[in-house]
Amino acid sequence: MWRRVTSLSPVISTSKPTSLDQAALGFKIWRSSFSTETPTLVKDGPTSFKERNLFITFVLGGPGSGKGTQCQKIVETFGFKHLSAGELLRREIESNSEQWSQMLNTIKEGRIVPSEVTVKLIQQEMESSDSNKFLIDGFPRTEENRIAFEKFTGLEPNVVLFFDCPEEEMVKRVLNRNEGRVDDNIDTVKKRLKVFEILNLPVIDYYSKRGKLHKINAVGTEDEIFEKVRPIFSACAGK
Ligand SMILES: Nc1ncnc2c1ncn2[C@@H]1O[C@H](COP(=O)(O)OP(=O)(O)O)[C@@H](O)[C@H]1O
Ligand SMILES: O=c1ccn([C@@H]2O[C@H](COP(=O)(O)OP(=O)(O)O)[C@@H](O)[C@H]2O)c(=O)[nH]1
Ligand SMILES: [Mg+2]
Repeated sequence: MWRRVTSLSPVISTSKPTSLDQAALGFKIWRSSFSTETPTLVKDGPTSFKERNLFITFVLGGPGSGKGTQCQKIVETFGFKHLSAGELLRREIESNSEQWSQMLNTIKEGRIVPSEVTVKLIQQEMESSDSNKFLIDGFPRTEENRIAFEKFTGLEPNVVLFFDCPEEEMVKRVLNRNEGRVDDNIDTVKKRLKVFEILNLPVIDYYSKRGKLHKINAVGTEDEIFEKVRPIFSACAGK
């Protein structure tokens, strides 16, 4: 629906907008001005998530387990929109948003930012994207995150990936990451691993019990690991 309205916009934008065009620009009733079919009410603002028939994948795993790396391969191969919750938060911090100092300290301590902050950022990205397939990377990190996402978006994930990696391998990768992050140091990564174990594993357990979890051994080369990821989405693509 939303795409069809915008596909009409060249017609609207080339002629001097009449009151009917104004209404169409408001995306209230648009079809009656162009065809005899019954008018379709198009809601103001983005089509609701429910009507967009989205495909949601959560990508979970400890710090350095390879979530971002594998997300890039999934994007290149299957065309998802990649939303890294951590990247969205870092972008907010760089933009000096009013909560930035609070969030910066939370991240420096390896703790989890309040759910409504993260869910709002993810929701905004989904609303403004014309993709219907999302890889939500590094979220939800807690049961509270999970519940907040479902409450605010009305959505549940179709697939949950869990990259299972030994702690010593995760520490090694994070310390070699060289992205200049405030939380990629030995003290913070130890805290993040503790947070992962206490708060994120229950989320992984929740989705495992609901048959949505794909646990992938995250040791090996990036390509070897992706070859274990590929069949998951090839199967979905066929649907
Ligand atoms: N299979 C792998 N083997 C070795 N290093 C890896 C592998 N996958 C990712 N890395 C590297 O480890 C670091 C963490 O990977 P990343 O994808 O950022 O993990 P996460 O998003 O889970 O923290 C990056 O420097 C990345 O290049
Ligand atoms: O939903 C989220 C995702 C990330 N973070 C914070 O952002 C940091 C970095 O997250 P990211 O996923 O980028 O780290 P990675 O696992 O990729 O190293 C985490 O340690 C948390 O402090 C958060 O609070 N909520
Ligand atoms: Mg990451």
